[in-house]
Amino acid sequence: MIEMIDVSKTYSNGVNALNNIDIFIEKGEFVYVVGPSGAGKSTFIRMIYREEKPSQGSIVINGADLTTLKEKHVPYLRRNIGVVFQDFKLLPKLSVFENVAFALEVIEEQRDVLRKRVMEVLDIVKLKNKARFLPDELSGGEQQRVSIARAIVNNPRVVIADEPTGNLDPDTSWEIMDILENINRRGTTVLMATHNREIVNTIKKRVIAIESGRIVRDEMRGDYGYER
Ligand SMILES: Nc1ncnc2c1ncn2[C@@H]1O[C@H](COP(=O)(O)OP(=O)(O)OP(=O)(O)O)[C@@H](O)[C@H]1O
Repeated sequence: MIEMIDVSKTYSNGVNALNNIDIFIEKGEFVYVVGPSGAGKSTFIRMIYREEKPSQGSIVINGADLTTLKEKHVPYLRRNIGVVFQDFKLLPKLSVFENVAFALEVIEEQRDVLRKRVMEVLDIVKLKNKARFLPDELSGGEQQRVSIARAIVNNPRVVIADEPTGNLDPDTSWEIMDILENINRRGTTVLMATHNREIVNTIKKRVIAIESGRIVRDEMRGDYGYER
């Protein structure tokens, strides 16, 4: 499902962000990516949705080899990967409904099909009643829930979240985790980079720890493992 073989990444400024990464993530897994600031977590995540290309090695996602994937096929890859960011990245002038609908790639562009699917995912994130609101009329947690709705609207096989609770208070962070777990229970693979020790130590999942661009630990039901 997600496989990296001997992957390294050196940025054009010479920074060596990842070294010789080998990883295999099965369909339906929930994986935390942890590690100190600057360890390479975001680089690892960005390579999966092809925001960055590896300098060496191969990456296979849902059967597609990203090293040989043609540019024109990147949109197909992205349709199967939903991405959630720490800072939400919503379009400020569009309503909640429109933010989600904007991401929906419908083949039959019937308005009622589109509306039904958008309302379905807004129901999953418990925001049906705020479909007409603008992002700045929502709390941080609600904005993050819109961004999760946007990430899952195309029914992706993988959801990647880079510090999804980074800007949220503890209670709201647990709500976001409930939603990500719910999405995972429906069969979607979830990969989440996080600095949230309490969440990792409470909701036990596979933990991949990265330090100085290398995987130093990969444990099922692992711990966060770093001191504050
Ligand atoms: N676009 C870029 N160009 C050059 N260097 C970069 C780029 N993005 C990240 N880096 C460098 O690569 C290294 C790994 O950064 P990365 O953002 O992957 O770490 P991280 O583990 O996600 O950190 P944090 O927890 O602070 O978000 C760092 O030294 C960083 O400065």
